[in-house]
Amino acid sequence: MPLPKHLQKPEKKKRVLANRYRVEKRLGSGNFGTAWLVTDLKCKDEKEKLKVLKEIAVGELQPDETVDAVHEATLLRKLDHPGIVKFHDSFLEGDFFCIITEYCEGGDLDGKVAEYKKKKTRIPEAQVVEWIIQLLLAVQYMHDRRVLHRDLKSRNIFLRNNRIKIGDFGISRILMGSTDMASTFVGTPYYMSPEVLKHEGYNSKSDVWSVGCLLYELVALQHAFEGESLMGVMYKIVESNLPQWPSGYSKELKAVFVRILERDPAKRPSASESLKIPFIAKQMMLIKNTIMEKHHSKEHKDNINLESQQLVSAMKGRMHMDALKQESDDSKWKNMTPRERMRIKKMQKADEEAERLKKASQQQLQDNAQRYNQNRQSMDPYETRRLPWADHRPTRSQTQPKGGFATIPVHDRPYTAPMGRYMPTEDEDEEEEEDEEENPFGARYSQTMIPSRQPWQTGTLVPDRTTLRPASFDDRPITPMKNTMVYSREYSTLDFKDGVPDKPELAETYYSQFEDEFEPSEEVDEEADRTLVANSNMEADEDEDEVEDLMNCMQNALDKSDTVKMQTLADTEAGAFGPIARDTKIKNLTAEAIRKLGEEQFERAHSYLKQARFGKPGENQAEEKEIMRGLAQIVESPTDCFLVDQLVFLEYQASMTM
Ligand SMILES: Nc1ncnc2c1ncn2[C@@H]1O[C@H](COP(=O)(O)OP(=O)(O)OP(=O)(O)O)[C@@H](O)[C@H]1O
Repeated sequence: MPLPKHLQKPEKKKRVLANRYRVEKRLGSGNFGTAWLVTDLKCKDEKEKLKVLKEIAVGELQPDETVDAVHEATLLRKLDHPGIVKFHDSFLEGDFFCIITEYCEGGDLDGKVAEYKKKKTRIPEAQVVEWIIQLLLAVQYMHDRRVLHRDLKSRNIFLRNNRIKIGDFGISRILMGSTDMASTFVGTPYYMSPEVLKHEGYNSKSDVWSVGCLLYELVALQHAFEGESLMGVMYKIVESNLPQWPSGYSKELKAVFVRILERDPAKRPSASESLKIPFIAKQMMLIKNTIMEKHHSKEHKDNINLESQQLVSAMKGRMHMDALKQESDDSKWKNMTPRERMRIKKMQKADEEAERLKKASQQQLQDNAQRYNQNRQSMDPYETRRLPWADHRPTRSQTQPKGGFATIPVHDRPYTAPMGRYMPTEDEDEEEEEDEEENPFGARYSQTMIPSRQPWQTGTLVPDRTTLRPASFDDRPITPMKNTMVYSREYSTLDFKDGVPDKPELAETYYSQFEDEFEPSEEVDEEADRTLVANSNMEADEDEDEVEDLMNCMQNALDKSDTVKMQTLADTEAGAFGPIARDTKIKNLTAEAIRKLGEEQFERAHSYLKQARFGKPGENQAEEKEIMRGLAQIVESPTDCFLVDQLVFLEYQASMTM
């Protein structure tokens, strides 16, 4: 049982940044700061409300560097691709540079790989191929815009609706500054290309190398290059053979992997060229076609659903209006929307008109009957007695409709008569014909008065013959009444109720007659507009737009005949690992290593590795083993010193720059 309100712990007030982003929970911390899940209070679209806020301590950031970061962020906001985490906003809040990005509910690829590893199952090849294609498309997009990622790794690749999105684009770039650093060591070494490790500079092909490493990670559920230490990993990347391809994946996919992990960047394909590798291009075509088929069949289904929804809602609307009409007393009238009031008025107007028509035609019938009687009195009594239908009684009363009027043509003149009286069957017709033969007056009647059976007069519904009169009895033309409609068979009396069409679509036509008499007020117009906007918002499916974008990207990649030029100078100049990023990384690495090893062991490992590594570039494997043996003598678990190794390397790079 929940505690009474006064005993409940008061809810902690949530932090709101920039008057707009309410912090919901911490997602985790990385090299550049902390990521938070936030609610965008100003976002109207429910699906987009949740976003990610990255809080990066800027500490000693120089004023001109802050300007650079803001400028960089503005440029990054322009990157718009289904495969790239959308960059929404950036601002300074106290000592923090904050970045707002799209939220990917599927987490990162690192987590996905861990999930499969835990389940001891493989990621299906089709899924791997799909993700790699999406990844290459996104990389191609940014390379075309001369933007490098520089830190592609499974922790930076996110999943939203099971589709790949590259994240942290530019966060490293924002923090890079313009330092011309020979080495461009940014992140985890696992995805670093040989040219970067050999200090030959970072270019667009270095990002492609990282994609190759990611491909391997997806099939093998482990890094392509693993080692006991940073140097071990680096050595494998630069020197050793490619890792063993796991069984269960095609040799075509292996060929793609081998092609991408070409050590020489000049020979390595660009993202655009990778998408052209026949196996990838073929798969891309298949994926595109499948999406298109799904899309089309969904569209088809949606159309059918929409039609039935429209029908149902029209019927519901009709029922609702009927109910309102019946209960429209004063208080309810006040509570109705202007649109409802307008429709009620229209319905009442239409019903009044139907009632007027009914009365008018009844009056006319009475007049006709009167005139007929008067004429009959002046006729030969014998002939009158022989009138064929004078005493005819309907035998199929169940076929009589409830009411309504129809105008039927009699000698090209419309004649209004109550509908749905009984019509004799074929046998009865024959009987009547016999009578007619006996009686020439009856035959004359049949020729002059009874309209021949019209195509729409199927079944037994025809005007009551007893109410018709011989044209010769009264030559006054019967003028069609105003607003009287000549219905086709489709508009049968079965469709009418209380003089108003029962089918919503017929009712619409029926009411439309009175439309002119009811100019909708501005109030009503406004309401109609509001309804439209609300509907269009509901229908806007951002996800579908993304699928379509993705399809277009695939088509473009397939169509693209020119290969992307090698990006060298501009790319290398695009930025290096700047002081802010490096300092933050050093700080975070130190904290993480101390947490893992404890302060004492950390200090020992740090000074040992600094000593062992410094001044000894290009360690070979034997030396590496020696270092590890040395480490084993001073710490409990030498493999845990991997972070310290990274730290030492980073400090060394920093000292080189200075
Ligand atoms: N756009 C996002 N959508 C969903 N989760 C995210 C998003 N961005 C980051 N995260 C999650 O937040 C946590 C911290 O992410 P962050 O990018 O700050 O660090 P990292 O990726 O773990 O490390 P690094 O700094 O090396 O990139 C991670 O668990 C990550 O999966």
